[in-house]
Amino acid sequence: MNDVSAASSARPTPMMEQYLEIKTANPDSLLFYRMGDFYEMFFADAEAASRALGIALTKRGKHLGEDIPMCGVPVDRANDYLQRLIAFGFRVAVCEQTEDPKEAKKRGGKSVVRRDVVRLVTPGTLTEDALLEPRRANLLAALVRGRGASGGVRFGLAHVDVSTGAFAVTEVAADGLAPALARLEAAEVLVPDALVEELRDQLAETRAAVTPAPRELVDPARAEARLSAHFGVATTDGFGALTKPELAAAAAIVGYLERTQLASRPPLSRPVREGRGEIMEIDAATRANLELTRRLSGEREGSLLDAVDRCVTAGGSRLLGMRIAGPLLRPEAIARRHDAVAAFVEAPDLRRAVRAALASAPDLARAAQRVAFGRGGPRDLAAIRDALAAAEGLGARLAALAGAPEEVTAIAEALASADHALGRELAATLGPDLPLLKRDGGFVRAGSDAELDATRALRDESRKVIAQLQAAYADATEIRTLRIKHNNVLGYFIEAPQAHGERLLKAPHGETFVHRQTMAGAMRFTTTELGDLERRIGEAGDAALRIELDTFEQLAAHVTEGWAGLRATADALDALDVAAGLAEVAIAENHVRPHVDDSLDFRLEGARHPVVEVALRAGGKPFVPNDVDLSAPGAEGGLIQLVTGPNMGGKSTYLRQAALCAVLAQAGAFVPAASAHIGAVDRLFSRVGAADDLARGRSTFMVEMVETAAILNSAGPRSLVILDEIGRGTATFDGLSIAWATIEHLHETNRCRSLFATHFHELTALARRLERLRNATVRVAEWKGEVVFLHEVAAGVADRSYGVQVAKLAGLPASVVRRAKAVLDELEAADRASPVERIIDELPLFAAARRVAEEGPDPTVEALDAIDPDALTPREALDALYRLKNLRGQS
Ligand SMILES: Nc1ncnc2c1ncn2[C@@H]1O[C@H](COP(=O)(O)OP(=O)(O)OP(=O)(O)O)[C@@H](O)[C@H]1O
Repeated sequence: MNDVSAASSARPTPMMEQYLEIKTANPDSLLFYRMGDFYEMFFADAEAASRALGIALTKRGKHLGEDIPMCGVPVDRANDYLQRLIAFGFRVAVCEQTEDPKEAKKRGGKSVVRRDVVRLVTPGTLTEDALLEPRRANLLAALVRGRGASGGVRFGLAHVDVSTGAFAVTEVAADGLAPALARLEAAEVLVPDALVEELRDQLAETRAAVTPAPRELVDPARAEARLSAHFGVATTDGFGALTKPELAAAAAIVGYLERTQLASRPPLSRPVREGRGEIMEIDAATRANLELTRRLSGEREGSLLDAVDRCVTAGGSRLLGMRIAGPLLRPEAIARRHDAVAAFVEAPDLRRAVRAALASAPDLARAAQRVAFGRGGPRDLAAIRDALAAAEGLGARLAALAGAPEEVTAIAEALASADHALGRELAATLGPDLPLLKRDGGFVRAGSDAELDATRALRDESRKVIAQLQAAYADATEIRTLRIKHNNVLGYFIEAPQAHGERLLKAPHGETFVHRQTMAGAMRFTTTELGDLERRIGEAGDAALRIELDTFEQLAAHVTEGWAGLRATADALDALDVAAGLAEVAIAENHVRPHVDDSLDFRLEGARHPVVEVALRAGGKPFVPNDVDLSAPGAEGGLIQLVTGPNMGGKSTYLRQAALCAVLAQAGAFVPAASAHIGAVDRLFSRVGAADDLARGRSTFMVEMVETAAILNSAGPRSLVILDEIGRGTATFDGLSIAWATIEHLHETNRCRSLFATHFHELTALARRLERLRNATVRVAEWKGEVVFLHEVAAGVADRSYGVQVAKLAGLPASVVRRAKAVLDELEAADRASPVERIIDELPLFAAARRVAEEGPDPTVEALDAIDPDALTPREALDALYRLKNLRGQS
């Protein structure tokens, strides 16, 4: 902000001086500067905020001879404005008055009230419900680069949901960073200053706001001390064996929260270590293409998550979202989740009862977090009370269950050991009608505190006395319309119509009634008696509020003490909601329990697309189920299914449903199929549909090639690859050649289970050469010259694409359709002398790929790739050089 720096030589008012000083210390944030009932913004902040929020820009005083632009938002509506500013990508520093203005006055007439920034509001540090989506976790992530045990580059990646306190860390290799970030969908990522430029591409794939972190924040040397201090432990050994990059990333989060949440610290769980290699790797493009947790257009509705989310609590939906975003790999862990879902599928009464009880449990995790964070209100306490009551009932119900599976038993135990004493204390203390803010009072139940009851009686008594006084004055003055009223300026006052009021100024009333104000048509007075009464009412009211606030603090202290236990209860409620919700959707949508193991099988019978099926049903149309079998016939690798068929036949749907079934199965859900056997997929890749990325200067075809390159370079034997119409974005022969070479590479090098849809019918000839390639086609029927899509996938080859028929269906002018048909006939006649048949027989099979597959990668190149020159000491660099020379000598 230039105005601020230029201001240092000027002589601003003392208040402006204070503002400029605070603003200079927070240059990256809009400064919400508290003045009375408003947060005011000045200079460039005011201009930016007024534009973003559509609020009036005004002026206040002058600075360097120029008007100071200003705009403000009322404190009680600040959350609405904050939410919009954060969505626009701003950070906001909230600056409060830290003393009573009366104190400032005591220091002298010109003294400015002390103010300080109490909190930096950033996308990753929100806790208020008004600022958050209830059913989506709001993560702050931090990454730190380091080296793993074997010397290669590793990234420590930590993430926390400040709104619940859930804190986790993991470590990923350099090529795992982008998929890991894509999985987290963090709202904000802390990235070391020095890496922001280098990681630009990986970071661009996340939707997160990138916050550059200074070196001091990500310094591994300070990590241990910072974490130990935060958690009040002597060493972090108790957190499990965290690696250096993991420690550094976790410490960066803690350090950042200390910097941004100045007035209070959010409680955090100890960082849980997410097992490396335990989560299916899915890159950002694949997530977006498959619309796992949101549509390409951004909304949740219409995504896979939305289709299977029958959770009745926000916490359950958040957990399900994380599970869909990060499916598991280990069959035993997956089976545990399936067992829990199965338990609720098999017990409909229990499922209904559990879901009904959960529906009355509010968002325990977020409410407890706000209270422990010092940002809670009476309604948060009530949420904790209600959630604990639900937990108690559910715990008892589940404990009575005989032969429950492991996950359900663990949930039952967690619920049984919930803090029921706290629940009862809250129930006994909180009243029925709760204000949003504790300062409004009235939330402590009558009868729970004798002193409070007595003080309230006094206050209410005084109110009765006011009514009596009004009657007495009306009698004495014979003014029937005399009233005792109250406003914030005068406090209590007596009001009489103008005509009668004049009488009160004179004897005999003039002695009693002291004139205060003359209004249009009315006069206002006070009396000594009324003044005394007012003081008594005020004192009783203040005293009652003080007692209520003390009670609140006491309850909040109990919540803080029991925070870890409340989190465990919340986790159990979430897991229960997910299991019962998935059972509900399994019954309603006819999903089946999949069998997931360590094989390389992939066999779905009667599989459906969970989103398209629901959409078709809404239009009264049935979905045609199809089988998929990509199981590896031997140790050589998985099958490639090459799907041809007409436009609109259902190829994309078929490809996607296979991928979605794998995601659902490994996330722990049942799948939309008649039966499913899936050898755990470790990486899922899809290149589906076309989208250009003009913001990053990539054309549609370029995006397609970049994504295909990523797949061919990284898919391994356990991967599942979905490729839809590769090569369609360029000239026919270029496209066909690329698709051809891609299939050969998948077959010979990646050897993974793959589905490949194409309109290049020439490719089907490859089945003669590639033993693990199978042709399949989506069937159509022709009826009275019209094409009828059967949506059935069967072994075989499509003879044509019916593109012209689909164009006709789409309403292309008849003349264009006729002409297209004529051109097509010509082209097809010319194509009969197609060179493809000859190529199939004569072109040597993808020789390079085969060699690499047989020999394995070059060890020298691998060793070279593992070296990170910036992270080596001179001594290590020399050693590395010798190692490379050695390897070269061996090869
Ligand atoms: N199994 C099915 N059962 C019923 N309807 C289906 C099925 N599969 C697809 N459809 C319907 O057909 C439409 C087109 O499907 P899809 O986009 O998968 O076709 P496509 O073969 O990939 O087409 P194109 O080659 O033009 O991209 C879908 O929107 C859906 O309404």
